[in-house]
Amino acid sequence: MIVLKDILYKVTINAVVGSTSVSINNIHFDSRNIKKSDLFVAIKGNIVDGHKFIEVAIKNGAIAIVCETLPDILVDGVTYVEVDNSKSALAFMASNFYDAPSENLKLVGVTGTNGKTTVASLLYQLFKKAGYKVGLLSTVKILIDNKAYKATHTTPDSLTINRCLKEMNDAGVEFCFMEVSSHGIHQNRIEGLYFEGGIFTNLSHDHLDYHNTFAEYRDVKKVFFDSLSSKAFALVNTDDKNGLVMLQNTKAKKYTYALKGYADYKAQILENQFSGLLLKVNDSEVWTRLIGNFNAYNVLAIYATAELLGLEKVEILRLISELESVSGRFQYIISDEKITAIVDYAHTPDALKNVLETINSIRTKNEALITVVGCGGDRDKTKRPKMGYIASALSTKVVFTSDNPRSEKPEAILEDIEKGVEPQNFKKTVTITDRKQAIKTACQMAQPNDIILIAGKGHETYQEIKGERFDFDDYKIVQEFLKQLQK
Ligand SMILES: CC(=O)N[C@H]1[C@@H](OP(=O)(O)OP(=O)(O)OC[C@H]2O[C@@H](n3ccc(=O)[nH]c3=O)[C@H](O)[C@@H]2O)O[C@H](CO)[C@@H](O)[C@@H]1O[C@H](C)C(=O)N[C@@H](C)C(=O)N[C@H](CCC(=O)O)C(=O)O
Ligand SMILES: Nc1ncnc2c1ncn2[C@@H]1O[C@H](COP(=O)(O)OP(=O)(O)OP(=O)(O)O)[C@@H](O)[C@H]1O
Ligand SMILES: N[C@H](CCC[C@H](N)C(=O)O)C(=O)O
Ligand SMILES: [Mg+2]
Repeated sequence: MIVLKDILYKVTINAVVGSTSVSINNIHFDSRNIKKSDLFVAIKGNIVDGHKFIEVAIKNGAIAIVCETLPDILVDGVTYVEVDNSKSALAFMASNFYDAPSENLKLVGVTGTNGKTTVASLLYQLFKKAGYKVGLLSTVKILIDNKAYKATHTTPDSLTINRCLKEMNDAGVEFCFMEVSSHGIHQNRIEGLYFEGGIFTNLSHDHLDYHNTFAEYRDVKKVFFDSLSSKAFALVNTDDKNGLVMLQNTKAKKYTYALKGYADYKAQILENQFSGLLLKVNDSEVWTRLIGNFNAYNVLAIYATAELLGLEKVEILRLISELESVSGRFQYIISDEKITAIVDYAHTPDALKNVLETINSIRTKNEALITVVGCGGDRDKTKRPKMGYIASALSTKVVFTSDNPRSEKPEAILEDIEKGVEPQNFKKTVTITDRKQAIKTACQMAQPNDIILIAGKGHETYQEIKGERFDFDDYKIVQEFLKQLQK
């Protein structure tokens, strides 16, 4: 139990009705989770207004309510706290409730359109290998040192973040790497956290359904850097034109990394093969099993971060050479017939382009590239023709198929994708709505030495159709079909 007034520290309060000396058992922002003596935070959501559930929350046992507008009828014995912004209040209260856990470890946030999971997960791996207890909050999973939890979001809600960080404190975790999504920043999920550093990977087209314009999307990302403290570091990729924009108003110590332009941390690709990359990082050579130009950026960001967090250069280089690829990120298998299948989470135009260009830079002319790709439903529709254009322009053959259609009609999503295909590429493409059939067809099309890319779902182990999640794992499915072909 904790007293209400003790968790209101840093919350901007407009009015209080009732006593702030009441004891609170737990905090929830969903009335369905409220139990006796809990605090309910009413949030104006994207779909419904949480203020509608204040009455239900009280029926379920809420002893206090934090809201932006006081209800007309106030219930005796319940304390009401009116705040400016419920989401922001929730974030501060969550941190107070769990004893400011971000201040008891070194928390580093990774933001950008692509590469967040890769960079955060590889930093987790590297620091584990260096002998530390480490935490990870990522799209793929949440790790409290060795203990794994399922992830539901890239950046969880502020209560979940602080609860996980508290568990990390209790487990003696020293470093935590977390993905910071634009939704996370915009919905105040990371407010009130103390970050030791922030990393910016890149910015390209995504989520324009949510953020309306690219400028708005960029400015939301920038808020993360604007909020860093003067003791923190801000590390940005300056080959991306928005890298320096992120640094414009930050108080943090500024560091840059780049492959092309001048920067504090520089890398050069010496060799780029299917077996990995040979890089020159500042003045030292390092070999990594990670594949593709874009991973040179990720490795460089990792190198710089590890150095900024105090690891020795020689040790960092040694550990980088031991890193293993992240689940569903350029994960590949080669069949006995020498067909290579790559499963990758490229679900944005830029990521798809990067992955296809990487494969094209490695394969020979005789090796065909067959791409299986789709786009998620209930997400940015303007991505669709762009991805259709890119897939068909950069592959030998393409099978368009469903990603997670969610509530949308799969055929309608596929029509949007097909609109981006240029006439000269029509004959390269075929559309098969059922993803399993699409993968099977790609396997049947493939000749020895060909490459199949299955893009968009990476590590995901489900497919969401009409609100229902079915078991689905691209990697397992392609592995199975390749095995069947051998028989
Ligand atoms: C669009 C979006 O981001 N929505 C998030 C948001 O939900 P919302 O605003 O829609 O909530 P709502 O349904 O309108 O409900 C409003 C409030 O009423 C409450 N409620 C509702 C019903 C009820 O009976 N009682 C009750 O109290 C809800 O708990 C909520 O507090 O706040 C919720 C709680 O934190 C999130 O779970 C939810 O994520 C949804 C599920 C989601 O799909 N989000 C995706 C888009 C997302 O966040 N993605 C990014 C990654 C993007 C990327 O970079 O690739 C991520 O960080 O994961
Ligand atoms: N630095 C990078 N630049 C561009 N593309 C990248 C980079 N790193 C990874 N990618 C591509 O983007 C895909 C997604 O990578 P990753 O999962 O690391 O990104 P993310 O930012 O975590 O994505 P999400 O927003 O879905 O969480 C990869 O599968 C790869 O195709
Ligand atoms: N974090 C991204 C992941 C997209 C992955 C793709 N498989 C899809 O379902 O659209 C999102 O929620 O938009
Ligand atoms: Mg991610």
